[in-house]
Amino acid sequence: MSTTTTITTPPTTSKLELRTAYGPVYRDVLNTPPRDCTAAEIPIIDLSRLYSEKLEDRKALATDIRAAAINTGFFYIKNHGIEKQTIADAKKQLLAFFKQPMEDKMKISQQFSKYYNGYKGPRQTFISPGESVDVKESMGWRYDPRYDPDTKDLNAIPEEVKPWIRGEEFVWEGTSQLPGFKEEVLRYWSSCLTLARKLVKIFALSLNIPEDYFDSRTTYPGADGVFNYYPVTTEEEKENNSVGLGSHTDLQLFTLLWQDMIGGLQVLNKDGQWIKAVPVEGTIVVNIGDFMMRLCNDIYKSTVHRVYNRAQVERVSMPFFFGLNFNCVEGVIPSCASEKNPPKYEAMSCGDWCQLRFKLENDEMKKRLASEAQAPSALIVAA
Ligand SMILES: O=C(O)CCC(=O)C(=O)O
Ligand SMILES: [Fe+2]
Repeated sequence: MSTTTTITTPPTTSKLELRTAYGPVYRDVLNTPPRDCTAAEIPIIDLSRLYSEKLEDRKALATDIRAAAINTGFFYIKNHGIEKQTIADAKKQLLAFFKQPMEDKMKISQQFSKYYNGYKGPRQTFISPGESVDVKESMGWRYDPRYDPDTKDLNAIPEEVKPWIRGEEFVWEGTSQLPGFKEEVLRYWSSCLTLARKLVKIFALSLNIPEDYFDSRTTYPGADGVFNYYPVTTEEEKENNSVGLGSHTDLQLFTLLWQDMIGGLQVLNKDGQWIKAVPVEGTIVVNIGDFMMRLCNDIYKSTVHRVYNRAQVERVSMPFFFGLNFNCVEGVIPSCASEKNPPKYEAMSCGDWCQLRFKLENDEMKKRLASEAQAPSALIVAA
């Protein structure tokens, strides 16, 4: 009689380098191909309870959100309250914008912006140092109290907030050729803002702090709208394993990410396995950002994600990044620290935090473009 022993070798891993404001950090990633997520990894959470009068309903929702935020840091929300039509109109405007000739898109080029508003062309960003440049195009607009749906007396904006207001009008001026653009895009943005202000209360409950803890901290919040356009990947880009958007974490408290039904979003789970956040009709993806992770002393995860469009068609997404008032200096929330788990982070303003990384990404891209520009002449010298 013979016996056979099966030797199973554990899957190998690679190091993934991530760019952070404090220098590079590394994550171990399994060299196994991405697979679809399970319902336990990225759950679908019903937000109807967000609108309930009963505190216990809102607390039950907070419990579900806490579990998801601790586990993968990603979840889908359904019954979120943003009208289908509002989303459809925004998507229509997104396509109208990106389908314009390049010279029209360049009217709102980010190079005209003081604060990272406007259009960035394909292969003009480079979010992940170990991956390709980002193939996507994007256009973004930032918080402007004039468009905030919560009634505001513009004359009452506190002096310390003013330098942190990041909205710039050239984005709307340079898109005025597109009928309904400003109105429909801002309708979508304001719906996201209203939803985010409700959701942040549930996050407060989930952290065992008063439900209104973030209210005064989100009166002039980080509220960045972005449209992403991922063209069909060319054969050459496929061979080079080009990413639509490289591996990164988001910066603020959380992101409301509407994605179309094409697929391509991948999330790095706890085990270092890439999982696909498969599109679910009628839902919005929510993911935790770095600033939330800081406030929570790492209890909640700001999870690494990236996008590969390998479909035969274009893909689009509309993230909305929500954070505290940019002037708001905030350290670890006391309920998230203890003697056993002392605060890991210094207090810092959400604005400084974002600024540091935006600048870093921009500088790295400039360096890369400069070295690419030098390469041919270097070759000639060598010849
Ligand atoms: O397009 C997506 O699904 C993700 C976009 C994203 O992660 C981002 O813009 O930060
Ligand atoms: Fe992201």
